[in-house]
Amino acid sequence: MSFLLEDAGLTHANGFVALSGISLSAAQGENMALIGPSGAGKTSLLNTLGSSYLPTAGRMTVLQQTVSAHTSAAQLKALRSRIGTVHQAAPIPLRQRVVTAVLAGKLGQWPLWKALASLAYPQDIPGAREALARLQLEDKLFARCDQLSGGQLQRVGIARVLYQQPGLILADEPVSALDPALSLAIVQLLVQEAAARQATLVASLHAVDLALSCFERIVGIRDGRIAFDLPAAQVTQAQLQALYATADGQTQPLPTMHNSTGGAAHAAIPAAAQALADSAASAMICR
Ligand SMILES: Nc1ncnc2c1ncn2[C@@H]1O[C@H](COP(=O)(O)OP(=O)(O)OP(=O)(O)O)[C@@H](O)[C@H]1O
Repeated sequence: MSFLLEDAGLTHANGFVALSGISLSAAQGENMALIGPSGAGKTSLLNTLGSSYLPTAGRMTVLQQTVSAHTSAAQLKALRSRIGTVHQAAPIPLRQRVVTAVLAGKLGQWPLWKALASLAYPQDIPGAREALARLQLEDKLFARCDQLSGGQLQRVGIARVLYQQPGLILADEPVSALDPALSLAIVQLLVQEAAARQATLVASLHAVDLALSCFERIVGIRDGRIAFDLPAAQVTQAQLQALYATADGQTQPLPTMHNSTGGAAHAAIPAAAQALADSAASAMICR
């Protein structure tokens, strides 16, 4: 078992209930996409799994570590070093060199002397170069992060996780800054990387077609709850429409790779993209 949440909930300090009644588990090596409208709770769920937020209700075990308010700081630190997180906006100091940003993936695994030394002089340049090459960013190895585009910076964040080789990869809108072709290629890379190393992959995605195409399992989140949890091929158009319906029940176009703009996109869907989202057969294009 990679993780197990039992009736878990998350209430923020201001009293807002972001998650409730979440029961979800994954076997080691499974991949799943979290989909749902903006504000549904996808990031909250990823942050909880990553133990940045501790569940305020229910029980949670991640990589054999029980996580609760009683878990010690040392245990949480050790757990976090085994989890790789891809953020929507990579939390990378902009003045840092790309090579240092990638090597930071292993800071939590290296002894303190090596981690400190690597900040002054990169300790594994070949390793960083190899990770960047997989994202077509090899030429940026010694560039400063503030010289990169938003999409390139997002790929540096992914290279960091590839370099880290964690047992659990949590990706929060990992391709939000990328064009559709690159989005597909990068999500494909993450899925293949996870499969090759038997790592578990949980990714939140706005583009429903990308989620259905690339992931074995789809978890629909709405209003902080799980609306459905199904193999990709079993998700129906009706379930998707209900997931993204407005508060007064109006259906609207599904967000896809071609119209997704960070969650607020509901422009007309190109016919081909809608066909992808509609078709269970689309579940094979990524594999
Ligand atoms: N630190 C916080 N304090 C209070 N409320 C929060 C906090 N973080 C998130 N929320 C609220 O929790 C809800 C879920 O937010 P979350 O970021 O998990 O949604 P999401 O599904 O990831 O949205 P998006 O697709 O727009 O990124 C939102 O209503 C948000 O305003």
